[in-house]
Amino acid sequence: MSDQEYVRIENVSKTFYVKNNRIDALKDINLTIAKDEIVSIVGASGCGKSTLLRLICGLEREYEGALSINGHKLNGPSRGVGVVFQEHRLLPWLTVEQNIYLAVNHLPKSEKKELVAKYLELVDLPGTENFFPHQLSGGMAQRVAIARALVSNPRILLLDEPLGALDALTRKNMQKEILQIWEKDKITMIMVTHDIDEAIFLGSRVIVMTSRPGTIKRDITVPPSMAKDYTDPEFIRLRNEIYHEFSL
Ligand SMILES: Nc1ncnc2c1ncn2[C@@H]1O[C@H](COP(=O)(O)OP(=O)(O)OP(=O)(O)O)[C@@H](O)[C@H]1O
Repeated sequence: MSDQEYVRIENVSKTFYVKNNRIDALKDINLTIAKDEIVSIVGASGCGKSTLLRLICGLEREYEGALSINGHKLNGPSRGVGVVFQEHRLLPWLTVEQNIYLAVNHLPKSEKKELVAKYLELVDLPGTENFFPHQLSGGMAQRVAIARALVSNPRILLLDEPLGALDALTRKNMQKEILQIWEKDKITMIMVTHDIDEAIFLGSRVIVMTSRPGTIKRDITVPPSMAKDYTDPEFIRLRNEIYHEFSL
């Protein structure tokens, strides 16, 4: 196993049966993701993006093919995988600190307190330990959700439309913040998004999927030298190229 093949997905297919209907949610997926890489996944609704994430975090245990992380075959939910969903899923009756504690409940209180402070600092929310979720903006709540996902030091962070519920401006700011978090605390990230700009901005690669059956249509490398600027001509060219994949 090399760091280039940190996540290895080989010939993975996942079929659901609903009454007599067969749904090929994923078919012959082959994908490798390097350690500390950020990969974006885009595709039309129903092309199997969430199913793929559920497989990687071990929630879907029945599938064909082979899936491994760091050379270890996946069999069951993994503590080494953090997940951030579109909704922050913070418990409303617990404070920010208590919500984050839940992810590291087994540790002594002093250690938990230190970790919470460290990760709130990382997501740029120092001093918000005693806030309740309703006292946070949407962007702040999502940053707490990211802190909660990172506090247990996962090997991989899965993000399923993490910014989908935010307004356009907050969303753009959060994209920058996610990159800053990644720069400070390198981690392998796999992100599903419906936003092509976001996919390019955050990803080193953009995986374009098709539906019924869910397959990988394109695996596009974002040139590392490209400016993280939505108005940059190269950025626009790439956006058009990916957009074209959807309209074919
Ligand atoms: N538990 C399930 N039982 C039956 N069919 C399922 C189940 N989960 C997903 N599917 C089907 O598998 C296909 C892929 O679903 P999935 O949720 O992975 O798509 P998606 O790309 O994440 O969609 P969206 O962008 O709308 O969230 C869909 O046709 C869906 O109906």
